[in-house]
Amino acid sequence: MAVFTPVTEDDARTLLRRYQLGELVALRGITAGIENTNYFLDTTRGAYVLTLFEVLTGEQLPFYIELMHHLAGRGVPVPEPQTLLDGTRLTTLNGKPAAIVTRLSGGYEPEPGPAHCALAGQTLARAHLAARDFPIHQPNLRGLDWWKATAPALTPFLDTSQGELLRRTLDEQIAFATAGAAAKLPFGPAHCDLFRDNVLFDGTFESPHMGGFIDFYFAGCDTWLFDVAVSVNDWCIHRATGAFVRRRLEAWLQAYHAVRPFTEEERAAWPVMLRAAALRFWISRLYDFHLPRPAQTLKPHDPRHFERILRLRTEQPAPDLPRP
Ligand SMILES: Nc1ncnc2c1ncn2[C@@H]1O[C@H](COP(=O)(O)OP(=O)(O)OP(=O)(O)O)[C@@H](O)[C@H]1O
Ligand SMILES: N[C@@H](CCO)C(=O)O
Repeated sequence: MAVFTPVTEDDARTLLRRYQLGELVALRGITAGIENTNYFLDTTRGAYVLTLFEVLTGEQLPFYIELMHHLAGRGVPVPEPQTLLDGTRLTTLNGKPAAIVTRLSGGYEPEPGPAHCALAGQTLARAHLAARDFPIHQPNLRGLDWWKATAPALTPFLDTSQGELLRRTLDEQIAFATAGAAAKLPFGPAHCDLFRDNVLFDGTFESPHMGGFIDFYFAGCDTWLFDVAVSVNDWCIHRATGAFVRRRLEAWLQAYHAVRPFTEEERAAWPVMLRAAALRFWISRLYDFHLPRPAQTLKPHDPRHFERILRLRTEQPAPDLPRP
């Protein structure tokens, strides 16, 4: 369960004195998630989520918290970080950096249909555009530099074919990043982890409403196309095989394109970017599986899922991005 650092009701009462959020009503640990400690925190003023950051540092966190603040202020549905009496939006609790954000309504959809995909795509495009003037720059900390630094530690755990796939894909990404085409792609703050479990929906299955995006703690400045590729590699696939489900993929991409049209450069980069997005999660899952951090007691995600997706994105032609 994702409570690495316990918080008592007394801790929460003391914490709430630093905010104007009323009195504690209820505090409940959240079992989902593998990165942070999360609690549902109900007060006399509203419903919130308390997060204690287990890995991210005080230097890295303002990017995520202020990005959510920026997006919420522009009407993008994301948790809104709450401001302390001292005017900041980050504090510490039990030795960990901590923040309180609004609790969004709804739940995630494990088997999304085209309507869910369209809402997710449309909202991601709105988020990209809304973040264009966000003033803080922080790279995607799980980007190419991290892949390069992490790959050598993984090779002892890979067989020959896996090692070859990792090396070949990484070489392709390094060549792409240095060739200059990457610099022409639209770029800015990106979520970088917009899997289906990070989007909440209200309404019914047939007629869903967007609740909002959560879990911005892998966000960073990156190409918007990478963000799209990460998303569709999760939203628009048959889970068992990783193959795209056409109706979902078309709904997702068309809805994004209707808000923020894809460029010619993005069309050309799409196959490489789908592989980049698969590689990113293959590497992080291999890392968590074989080299878990000491306090991590959770079942890690299956790395073979993203190995399958990467092989498919390497062997099969990529579906086209929508045209104007
Ligand atoms: N602002 C929010 N509003 C509503 N529910 C939330 C909110 N933040 C988190 N949750 C709930 O808590 C769960 C865990 O949160 P989150 O995904 O941010 O955790 P994490 O440890 O960072 O996870 P991950 O493993 O996805 O990186 C979510 O699946 C969701 O149910
Ligand atoms: N979305 C990531 C987990 C980190 O949020 C994965 O499925 O590997």
